[in-house]
Amino acid sequence: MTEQDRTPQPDPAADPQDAASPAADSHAADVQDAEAQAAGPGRPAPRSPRFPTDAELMAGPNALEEMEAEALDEDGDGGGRAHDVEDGAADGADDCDEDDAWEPGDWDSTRAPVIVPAVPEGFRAGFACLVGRPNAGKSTLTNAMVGQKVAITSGRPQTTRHNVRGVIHRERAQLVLVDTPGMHRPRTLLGKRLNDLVRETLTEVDVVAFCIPANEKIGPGDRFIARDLADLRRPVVAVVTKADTVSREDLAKQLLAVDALGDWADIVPVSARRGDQVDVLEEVLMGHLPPSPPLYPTGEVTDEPQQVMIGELVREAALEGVRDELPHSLAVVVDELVDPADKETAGFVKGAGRRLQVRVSLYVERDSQKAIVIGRGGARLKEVGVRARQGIEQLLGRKVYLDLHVRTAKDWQSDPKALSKLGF
Ligand SMILES: Nc1nc2c(ncn2[C@@H]2O[C@H](COP(=O)(O)OP(=O)(O)OP(=O)(O)O)[C@@H](O)[C@H]2O)c(=O)[nH]1
Repeated sequence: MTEQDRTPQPDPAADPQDAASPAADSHAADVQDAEAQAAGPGRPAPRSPRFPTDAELMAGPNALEEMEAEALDEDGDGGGRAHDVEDGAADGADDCDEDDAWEPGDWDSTRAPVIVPAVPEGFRAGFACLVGRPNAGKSTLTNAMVGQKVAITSGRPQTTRHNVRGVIHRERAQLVLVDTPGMHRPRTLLGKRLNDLVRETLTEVDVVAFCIPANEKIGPGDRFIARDLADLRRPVVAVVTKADTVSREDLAKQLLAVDALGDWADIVPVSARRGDQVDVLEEVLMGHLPPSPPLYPTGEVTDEPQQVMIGELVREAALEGVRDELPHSLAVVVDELVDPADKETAGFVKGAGRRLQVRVSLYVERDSQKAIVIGRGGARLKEVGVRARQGIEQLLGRKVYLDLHVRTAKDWQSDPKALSKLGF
């Protein structure tokens, strides 16, 4: 809503006396006389004074506030001026003194400034969420569309554990992509919470992009999600991801299979890795957005807090090369960021020069997993640290000292208390 929408503006085309201006009001008694004369025989008598309705009060500047208290009681009726004047305008407006008649511009001094946002007409903005089973390529596609890394990715399923927003800014539209955790049959409380998060997100966006990999047969996991989407009253675009991994014939077969899976607004094959058709998908999704001014400031590509992104970069580095259950058991918490350049902490920080000191805890579910993450003589953890540090330095644009600790939080994926401590 613009200021203009909120501020009632006088309509220069309308009869000035239609408005309850203070100037007009001071002549209510004259107008009433005029009404009595103009009514004549056989014509309905003028309406008796009454308090103005809400609609009438809202039709001009705050009429009651502007009225002088004594003017209100001048003829003992305690109100009803707005309507008296209105009737007068219909039948005998000329009886008002010329000097006091409303003139366009009379309200200039009380009018709020009109702020017209610099948004082209027809601008569209809104939210699209990417859903699909784990490992379908949602985060990679989000990054490719935004043109910058906003979500971590890995070859391990269920890498994404919270909604990650990436913003695409175009001249005539702004698309906010919401990368969601992979939907799956949950085996833990964490899995259930992640599914619930996706379901809730589905109801809050303007359009849904359902990601199905080109190189995997449509299975129960996809059908499970398709069923959920069928009940959604929102356009759903089916996206066949990883198109670069299959031949043209196999891609055509997958497109047909996806078509048979549900009722889609569109079906778009893409390869995030090669950048194929990413612009087409962007256009299709933007076509489903409502007219709206931009929702995010120009240039902002994500609203992920820096601390969260740092933790995610450490988790991404730690996921590399680990197998079996370990990726699911891994959680990362950024405990502390200490800046030696900050006067408040400068005295307490030892070593590491002027580098930003980042302290991070990696949680696993069992002590045996701790040994795997640390590796022989700490070799693996060192590798994780080097890889994560590079990403963090790139993100922050400054040198970083990264301090990693591995801890055990027994069966945290199924423990409500541990889950909330870890931010789920
Ligand atoms: N060849 C190819 N591989 C891709 C493409 N998109 C994603 N991948 C790979 O597929 C794997 C899973 O990708 P992600 O983007 O992490 O998948 P996701 O759907 O976000 O996974 P979850 O976080 O488990 O929900 C990674 O190894 C990616 O490199 C693509 O267009 N082509």
